[in-house]
Formats: sequence, C-alpha cells, structure tokens
Amino acid sequence: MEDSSASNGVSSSSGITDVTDLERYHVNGIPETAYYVPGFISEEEEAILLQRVYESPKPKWTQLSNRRLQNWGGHPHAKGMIPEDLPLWLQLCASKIAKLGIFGEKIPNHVLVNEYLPGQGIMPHVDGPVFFPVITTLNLGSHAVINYYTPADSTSAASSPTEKPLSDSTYQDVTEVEQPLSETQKRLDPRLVFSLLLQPRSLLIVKDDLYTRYLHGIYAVKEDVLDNKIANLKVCDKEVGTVMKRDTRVSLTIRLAQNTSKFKMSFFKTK
Ligand SMILES: O=C(O)CCC(=O)C(=O)O
Ligand SMILES: [Fe+2]
Repeated sequence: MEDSSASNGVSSSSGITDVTDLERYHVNGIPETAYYVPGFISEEEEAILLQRVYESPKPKWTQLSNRRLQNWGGHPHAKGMIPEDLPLWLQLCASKIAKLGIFGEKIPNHVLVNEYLPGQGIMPHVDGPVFFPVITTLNLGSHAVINYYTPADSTSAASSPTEKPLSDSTYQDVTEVEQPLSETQKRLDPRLVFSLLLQPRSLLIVKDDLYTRYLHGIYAVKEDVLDNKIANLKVCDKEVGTVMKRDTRVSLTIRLAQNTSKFKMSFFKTK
C-alpha cells in the first residue's frame, strides 16, 4: 500500500521525538543556542521535496538579485501576517519539526523556500519580529556555509554605532538592500563570530539571540574553503582547508508566524 505522506514529502514520523534527544545535536563552542541535525530527512524525502518545490507554479517564484524564493503560509509584514494554509507537503515538514518540541505545542505555519545557484548567497540580515524566536532550516541539494555576525547593537569594538540595522530578507524592500552585497560583506567581516556548515538533508535550529540579534548571511561564492570558524566541522566529518564546490541549494526556512489574527483585524479596520 502506498504511503500517502511519503508521496507528499516527508513522512511525519522521526527518529528524534523530544527535546532530550535534541540535546545530542547541540552545537558546542559557540556563544548562543543552535542545534545541527545531520540526516534529518532521507535522500528519498529530499528528492520528493525538491520535486514539489520545482513543480510549484512559476508565479510562486520571486526573483531577487542574487537568489529566488517562494513564500508559503502568508506574507510576513512588520505588523503581522495574514495566514494562508500551507500545502500538504509543507504541512508534513512542519509537523515533523514540531515533534521536536521547539515550538511548544504549536506547529510552524510559514515556509520560505530559497534557491541559490553556485555563486549566489544572501547578505547578512536579521529576520523580522513577526516570528516566534526559533528558526529552523531544512537543507536540500547542496551544502552552504552560513555565517553569524555580532549584532548591530553590540557594544563590541568592531561594530559601528552609526550603522543602521539591516532589513528582514522577507520584507518587500529586499531587492534594494541586497544590491551592495560585497560591500556589506566586507564591512561585516570583522564581526564574523562563527559559521556553520549546512549539509544536504540536515536541519538547523537556532534560537533566541542568535535569531533575534545576530546577523546571518551566506557568501555569494562558487566554492567554500572550510576554516576553523566553522563550529560543526567535526560533526560533519570535515577538515579545515577542504574545498567544497557548491551545487544548487534549496533551503526551507520553516517558522512560526505570530500575531496573525490580530493583524487581520487591524488590517480590515484601516481599510
Ligand atoms: O538559505 C538559508 O539558509 C538562509 C535563508 C534566510 O536567512 C532567510 O530567508 O531569511
Ligand atoms: Fe534569514
């Protein structure tokens, strides 16, 4: 008999069922809380998810200057979000992640699909306040190295007090803020605190300050040279100096948007 959940994406069962198990995946040696779960999904599940992403209607894609994306679950806005139901294949992903207990009793309701060709990246930014302060990323197709930078409001010597915080990548003005990618990267490099290698099929979970205050970004390069800033190199069984060629990477950023109904009411009141 065919397993309908598998044909729609990921099976909702998982070997990891509670937060106690999750502690095994805690990333050590970094100042904030992150979990890196290698092999969170199988190769079959990865292939099905990629198939679902690429069979989505063309208008679902938004082309940005250095990547393209699909937004599922409603459009985030500084004041909240009008929710839309996730398609079944994403609901299954969200349920599997919810079983880890990291969203309390809730199930994530928003998914951002980002596609990066080799040489593409995302400039350092913080995600918006619309979301519950846990961010989960499912990695498909290729690796990436994600960099974390000290917060713009940090008192560290490297940060400039005149600097404006960067906008949320999911906001409408993203195309404008993404133009000066290399300039921004150069300016922020002294503030790089640590990086994480994200292998295909892994799940990354970051929380609290790492989510709300640190900036995160991915270099726009065709290959990554692994260095000792990468906190999970050992877990990934990799060595400093290894060169990893990028292929096309698809990431699913799976989050819980809050205050959705409140926004709905005030939205209609102002019309
Ligand atoms: O692709 C990633 O892992 C990062 C995506 C991201 O930071 C975002 O969409 O806000
Ligand atoms: Fe982000």
